[in-house]
Amino acid sequence: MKVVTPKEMAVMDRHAVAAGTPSIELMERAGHACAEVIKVDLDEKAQIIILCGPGNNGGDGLVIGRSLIEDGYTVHLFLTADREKLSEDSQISLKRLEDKNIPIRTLQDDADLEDLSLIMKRATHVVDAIFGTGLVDKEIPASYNRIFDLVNDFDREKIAIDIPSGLRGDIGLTIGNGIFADKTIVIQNYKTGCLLNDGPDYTGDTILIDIGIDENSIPNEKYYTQESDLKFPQKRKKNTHKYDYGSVVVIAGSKGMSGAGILSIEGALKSGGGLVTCYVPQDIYIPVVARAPAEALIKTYDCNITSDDIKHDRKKVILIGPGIGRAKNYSFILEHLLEGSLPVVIDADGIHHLAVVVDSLKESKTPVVITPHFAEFSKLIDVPREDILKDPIGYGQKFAMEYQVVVVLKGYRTMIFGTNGEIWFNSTGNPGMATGGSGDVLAGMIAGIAGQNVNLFEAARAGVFYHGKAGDYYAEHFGQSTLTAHSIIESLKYVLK
Ligand SMILES: NC(=O)C1=CN([C@@H]2O[C@H](COP(=O)(O)OP(=O)(O)OC[C@H]3O[C@@H](n4cnc5c(N)ncnc54)[C@H](O)[C@@H]3O)[C@@H](O)[C@H]2O)[C@@H](O)CC1
Ligand SMILES: [K+]
Repeated sequence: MKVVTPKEMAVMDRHAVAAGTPSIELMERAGHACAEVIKVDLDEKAQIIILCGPGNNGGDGLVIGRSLIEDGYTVHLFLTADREKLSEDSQISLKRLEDKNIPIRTLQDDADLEDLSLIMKRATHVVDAIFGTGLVDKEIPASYNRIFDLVNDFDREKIAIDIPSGLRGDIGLTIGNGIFADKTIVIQNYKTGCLLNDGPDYTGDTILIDIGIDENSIPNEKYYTQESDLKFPQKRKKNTHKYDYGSVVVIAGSKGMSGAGILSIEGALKSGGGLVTCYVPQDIYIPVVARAPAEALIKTYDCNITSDDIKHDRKKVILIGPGIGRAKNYSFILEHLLEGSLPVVIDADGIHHLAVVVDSLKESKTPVVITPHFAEFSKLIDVPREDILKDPIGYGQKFAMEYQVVVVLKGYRTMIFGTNGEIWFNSTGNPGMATGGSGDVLAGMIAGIAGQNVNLFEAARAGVFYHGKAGDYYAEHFGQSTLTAHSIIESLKYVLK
């Protein structure tokens, strides 16, 4: 399923209209489909306030109102703009309401706002159909901000249509303040703004509705990962042995951070890696051997280790970085590994050291994936974090294509950038997973999956998905507070089958 920017959504809308579906029909479909979702939670005592803005998002709200009223629900409809300012389709929707003698008020002055706030005291639901994907990046008038504040103070169900008002549909940042919805009914496709930055905090739970718009009228570029999209796990042959499933090398750990390698080893083993060898510095060899899973081999290395040293013994993929620290210079090792022919996963402090030799990525012939969070990515590409947040898709895509490296940009909805420009938004995971060691497990999983003859891009998509799904499994059963990196490892067996 594609993820779209508001501009792309507008292109898809126009194509649907050109292909023969009038835009008012699309509005009817959107409004009725939203009403069906809303009705699921309503009982006969429900009182629903619907706030309708000047554009087609407001028009959706008007259709929702008509649908709910026809079904006998108590609805209070408000326009936030003068009738003359409504879009063409909204004017039609308004007329359809008025033809049925359904009253609708306009919020014009303080007295109207006072009325709204009184009705809110007895209402059970507020529907936000003020602004949708047509919100433009300019200051929103103060009168709107007062409405947003009233809605945010409402302590019962707040439902946004398509995207919460005030939230930018492209980058998930607000213009001034915005409406914090409990639930957002997303029309046709996820907008990038639902998934980026503050988007998930404003949208709350999301429910996608289909109004029959074809997503093939825009280029194939951004997708939302579904489990059925993944090419992993693959069915295992019967005539097989452990070297068919991995032989992963993990270069990890340093004094004070010996646990990082262990978490990566476990991530690799629990995602099906057949054999894991962990190279650690001499000074942490004993504690790592004492705590590592019995299935893993632990070796020591020096700073001259190369991909060729590792390659004999049928190794298939190298992970470097978890817990290696910044004290020693790893850039030399990284250069060696990038000159070799084994795929390389670079994580955590490995990315810090990569910054020094970043151009070796361009010369490297071997597949590489890096797994930075935003701060690490900002240092690597030398662009302030705030600038990246305003255009994470652009920066991630540019780097992945220019340096021919798969980029896993970690966040609530991690993005995986392919070297061909493709972007996959992950659909699993929860804030409880923002915990120490979670990234070490993920890096281990990506390497573990890549070792099973899965290409690095696919391994990154699958690793991120199942890492998140394992975290979601734990959170569903035990909550987010006690979730640790080990909870992810332990939950993998329930979600990766
Ligand atoms: N064919 C279509 O285009 C469809 C559109 N749909 C709905 O229409 C929405 C998009 O409709 P529109 O493009 O009309 O846009 P919106 O309804 O999101 O907003 C546009 C209106 O808001 C005003 N506005 C924009 N930015 C502002 C700002 N910063 N401060 C104050 N006012 C501002 C504009 O002047 C305009 O009146 C979608 O989110 C969706 O809900 C659906 O009905 C399905 C079909
Ligand atoms: K809205």
